[in-house]
Amino acid sequence: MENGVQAEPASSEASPASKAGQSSNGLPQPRRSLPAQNPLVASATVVDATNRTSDGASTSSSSFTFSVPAPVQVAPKAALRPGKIPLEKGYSQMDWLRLSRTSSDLAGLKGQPLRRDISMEEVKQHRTVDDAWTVLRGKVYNISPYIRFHPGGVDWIMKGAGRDCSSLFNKYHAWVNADMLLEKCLIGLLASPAAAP
Ligand code: HEM
Repeated sequence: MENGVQAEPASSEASPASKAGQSSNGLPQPRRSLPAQNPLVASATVVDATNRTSDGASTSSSSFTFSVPAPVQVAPKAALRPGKIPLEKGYSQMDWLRLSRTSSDLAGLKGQPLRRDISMEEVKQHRTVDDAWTVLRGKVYNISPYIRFHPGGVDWIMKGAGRDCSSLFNKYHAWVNADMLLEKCLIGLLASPAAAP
């Protein structure tokens, strides 16, 4: 090789021939002065071959070895960040507004009046996608009908299922008008602590 750079994966073992300084075709091999022990580092040896003899043997002693960091596989930052996700067809915010305008009982009240006695114990019983309640600013909602419409995705809104999501809600989007969006999902009010058993 002329003026070549030989890079090798950090974990690869030199062949027995190259360990002895000879390749299988008998030509001298570049010197490996620094064994690559750190798996995150790839090493390479550069040989200055300007002084080669006619039989290909290098008479130069000007070779050096350097190390460069091997690329580290990191998930793109955007994948770890909360953000809006593409929703399934038919689950846009417009679709939700249409559904909630035309449905009378998304909360599942079945004609019963709004409740005022809901305990946190009861809310905790409803924490699956098909049966999810949440408390937001003292109001208890059945969010199951909304989950697939949530622009932040199912996983995020499910963090609020079966519990008071007010602080999470305010952390990510205090400006969202949940009173309007979830109007038809309202079950009632959380019982005041004094009224709780
Ligand atoms: C319970 C009722 C909830 C409603 C009605 C709701 C509604 C919304 C709406 C309308 C958006 C889009 C905001 C925009 O256009 O910028 C959104 C985005 C989002 N939501 Fe919610 N959400 C709820 C609960 C939650 C909870 C409990 C969490 C977190 C645990 C959450 C996390 C997020 C995130 C991370 C986004 C993406 C924000 C972004 O665009 O960067 N949401 N939600």
